[in-house]
Amino acid sequence: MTAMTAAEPLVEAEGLQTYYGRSHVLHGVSLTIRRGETVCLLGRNGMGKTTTIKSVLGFVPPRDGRVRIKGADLTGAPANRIVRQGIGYVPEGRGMFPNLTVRESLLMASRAGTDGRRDWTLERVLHTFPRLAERIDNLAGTLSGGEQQMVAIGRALMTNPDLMILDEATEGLAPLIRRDIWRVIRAIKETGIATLVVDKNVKVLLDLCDRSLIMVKGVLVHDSPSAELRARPDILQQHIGL
Ligand SMILES: Nc1ncnc2c1ncn2[C@@H]1O[C@H](COP(=O)(O)OP(=O)(O)OP(=O)(O)O)[C@@H](O)[C@H]1O
Repeated sequence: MTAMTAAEPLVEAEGLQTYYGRSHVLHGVSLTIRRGETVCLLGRNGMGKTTTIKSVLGFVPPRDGRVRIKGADLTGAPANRIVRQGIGYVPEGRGMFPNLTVRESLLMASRAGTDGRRDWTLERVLHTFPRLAERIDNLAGTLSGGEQQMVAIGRALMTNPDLMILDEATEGLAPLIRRDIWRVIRAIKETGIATLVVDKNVKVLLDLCDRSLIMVKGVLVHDSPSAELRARPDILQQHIGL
């Protein structure tokens, strides 16, 4: 067994069946994310990537299946309880409070990690995102899209997570800002925080992530080390259209 496969599972989802009303969206999704691992979830629009994240976190509870976080069965638990097990969630659309300043947005998220760690302080987040230091007293609602994304990532880091989940963190951003976001995600990876990333920039993800999953119509059809998927343009073409 390699060191990677021996690492503690942070998230174990098994057989998730998720619906929006009568619409059946996830058809038995199972996935594991281990400590320190960087995993990307690929797939065309509307395949169920966001729903997978929301089901794991309890925002859209699965109708069937199990969710374990660090070995504890939290199936059906409210989202705030699941996220408090060491998960920093950066949702699609960023979820800003427009009337809070950057400082307030970051400080209100501050808490120790599940093991008591307080590695990520306001100072460290501002050091990571110098642009935010310049905007510290501005209202979040007045920031550019890229700056808001930085606040969203910074806020998640302030919770001292073991796992960051980033849903479309670079969507709609200018190339330079995008590059900055990728730089930070790489830096996060290097600190040993596990990451689950959903993004349209497949090439960047395949370089960045240890493992790649592909989702097609609510089913995970591929799960391999990213290096293996990089060598399979046929699979990328078939499922993602690259
Ligand atoms: N709140 C909702 N109510 C009803 N249907 C929904 C809802 N959210 C998503 N869906 C449907 O569920 C399916 C999966 O959507 P989901 O957002 O999980 O896909 P995705 O892979 O994340 O795609 P995208 O990249 O476009 O966000 C889609 O058919 C979508 O239309």
